[in-house]
Amino acid sequence: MSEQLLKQHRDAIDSIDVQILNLLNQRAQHARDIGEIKGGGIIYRPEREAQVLRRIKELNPGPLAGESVARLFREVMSECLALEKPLSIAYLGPEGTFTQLAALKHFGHAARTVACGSIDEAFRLVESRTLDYVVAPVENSTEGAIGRTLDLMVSSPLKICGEVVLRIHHHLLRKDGTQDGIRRVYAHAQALAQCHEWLNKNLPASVERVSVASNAEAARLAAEEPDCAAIAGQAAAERYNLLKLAENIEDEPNNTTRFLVLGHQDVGPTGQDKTSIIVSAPNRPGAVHYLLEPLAANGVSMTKFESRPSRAGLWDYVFFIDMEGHVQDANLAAALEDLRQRTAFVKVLGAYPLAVL
Ligand SMILES: O=C(O)C(=O)C[C@]1(C(=O)O)C=C[C@@H](O)C=C1
Repeated sequence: MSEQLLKQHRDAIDSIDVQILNLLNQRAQHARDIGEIKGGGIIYRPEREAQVLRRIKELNPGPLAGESVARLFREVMSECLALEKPLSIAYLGPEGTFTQLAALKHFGHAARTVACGSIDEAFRLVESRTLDYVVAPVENSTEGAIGRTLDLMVSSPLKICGEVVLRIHHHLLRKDGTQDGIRRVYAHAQALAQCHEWLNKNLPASVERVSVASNAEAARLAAEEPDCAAIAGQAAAERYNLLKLAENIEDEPNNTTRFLVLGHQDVGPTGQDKTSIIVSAPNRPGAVHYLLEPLAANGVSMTKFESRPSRAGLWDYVFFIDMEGHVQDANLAAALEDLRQRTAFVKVLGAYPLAVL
């Protein structure tokens, strides 16, 4: 190793760090000035943030990976935004859940994440403007829709202003490092379902599987009960000081959860957007086809279609539809107009940028 060469590179890094530091603070000063122009109005601008992150990925010459530079700029913007006004984000707690991870992935670490006892409570705290935004899981690639989030969106005044996509890895965790003598495994019902095959193969049938409110709650219980284990993610393992008996035990290797970010604002178009709506339909032959005709006729692509029994009538259904594009796009606006002629209930849940990170 050439000491002299090493020193040259380190000197170069020292001088670049000073430049980065100065530029970061210049950037922060602009954000602070923008905050004053906004004058107490809406600070967080999801459309602008998506554009900044996409541009950084496009301009990135390497050798750093596009994802890596986007993550760095995510944190830079998070700190800049916090200078304007720190954001508070409601999520289903306790600390260490995948939803908290999703919130931090989307808003960066300068945001204050607030653990709530239920998804309902998280929605309520944002509806009452006690907190700024809520992050809630909406679908998992293995287990499908998160019914509670969908049901809350039917009547909530909140609007979707973003989405977060998170790869989900589950681990078998315990206070001590052996698989012997486990009496019970705690996990969220979704995690139990996502690791079902693995559990059947690797744990004796006598081990009780107990579903609890969240993965982090499972980890908390396993930390208190030495003869019990938990299925949870890395963050919960760290938070509750548990050891990993087995890693990545999810049955489906591409296990992914999609979360929604909801707040009080409408979000402008970015060119790569999604629009989510709810429509009602009577349970009669051809009803779904009739509802989807306007989308096909106007060239609107559907990315999700999910049905839930309506709370209003015994055999009626509501459909959750995600479409490519923004409500302000001419073809999507025309499709919505047509749809409104065909059914009594159409609710636009929000138009928002596709997840960048
Ligand atoms: O452009 C703005 O409106 C800003 O407030 C600046 C900034 C940024 O740091 O780039 C910060 C927060 C907003 O959510 C979007 C972007």
